[in-house]
Amino acid sequence: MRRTALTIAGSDSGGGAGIQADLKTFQEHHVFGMSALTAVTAQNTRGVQGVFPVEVKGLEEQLRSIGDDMPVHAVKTGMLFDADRIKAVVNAIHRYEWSNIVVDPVMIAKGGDSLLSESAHEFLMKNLLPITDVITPNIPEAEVLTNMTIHTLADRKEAAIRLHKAGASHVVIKGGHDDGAENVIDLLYDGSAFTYFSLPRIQSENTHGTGCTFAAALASGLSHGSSVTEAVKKAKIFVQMAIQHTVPMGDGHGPTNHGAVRQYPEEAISVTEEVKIWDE
Ligand SMILES: Nc1ncnc2c1ncn2[C@@H]1O[C@H](COP(=O)(O)OP(=O)(O)OP(=O)(O)O)[C@@H](O)[C@H]1O
Ligand SMILES: Cc1ncc(CO)c(N)n1
Repeated sequence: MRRTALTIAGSDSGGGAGIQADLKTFQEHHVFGMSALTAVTAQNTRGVQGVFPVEVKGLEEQLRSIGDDMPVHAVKTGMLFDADRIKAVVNAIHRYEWSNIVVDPVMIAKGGDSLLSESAHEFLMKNLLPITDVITPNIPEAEVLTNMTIHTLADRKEAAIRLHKAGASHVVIKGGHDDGAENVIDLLYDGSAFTYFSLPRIQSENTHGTGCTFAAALASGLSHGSSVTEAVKKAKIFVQMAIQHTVPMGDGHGPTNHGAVRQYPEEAISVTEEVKIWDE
């Protein structure tokens, strides 16, 4: 059967992040993509000009339409907007017994605009985390969710332990915000071992939507039946290639190139050889 994945996220009119990034990424992984919108954003490379939530009933109906009729092999959540919409998502996951749940706890867009109300943080921790297979916060998101500051890799390990204790089976704390570091290291914790995935940092302004792209690539891997470790590795390579071959556009943070692995297959092989992975 054709593998499928569902993104539950916001729309980015600029096409670099949100459901647009997710669907492009699913397609590149030969996964049939479906979507349930939580909100519409008016957005471009300069920032977010407006946020228009989809009414809760509208989100519930989208989830019902999909769940009643179509197979879902993986779910990726992005911008969830508030606690009411998270509740609709949690109910659907329970109702349809969906598995391979990847939660990208999107809070703030690159330009600083809020994509999740503050009052929803606790609800997410209490209700969504316990049914999450992989949560993929960036460093600021991990700080908010764990109520700690993160400077070092040891801090990141502590944050990962806290998020695992709160219920997520696997935690990936991404290193994109670890500015200045020569390599970008993503840290995976499965409750017993820490695995590090490292690739050289690419100096680029065009990193809009890297987090969405990473989580959607990871969900695609799980949809195909890969282990979490294998799916994280492939997602890291996919994003590296997407940033490397970004198509500059707009005045601000431009989008990445979701087709880069397909367009430059030989380079993808050498990036695969370049990834440094170690356990602790
Ligand atoms: N400059 C970079 N060079 C190489 N890899 C990067 C770079 N920036 C981010 N990444 C990779 O991209 C993925 C997303 O990381 P990041 O920490 O930027 O997420 P994010 O902040 O959630 O992204 P966004 O909010 O822009 O969608 C990770 O796998 C990270 O390793
Ligand atoms: C809709 C949407 N989701 C997620 C992000 C985070 O990159 C964004 N900028 N916009």
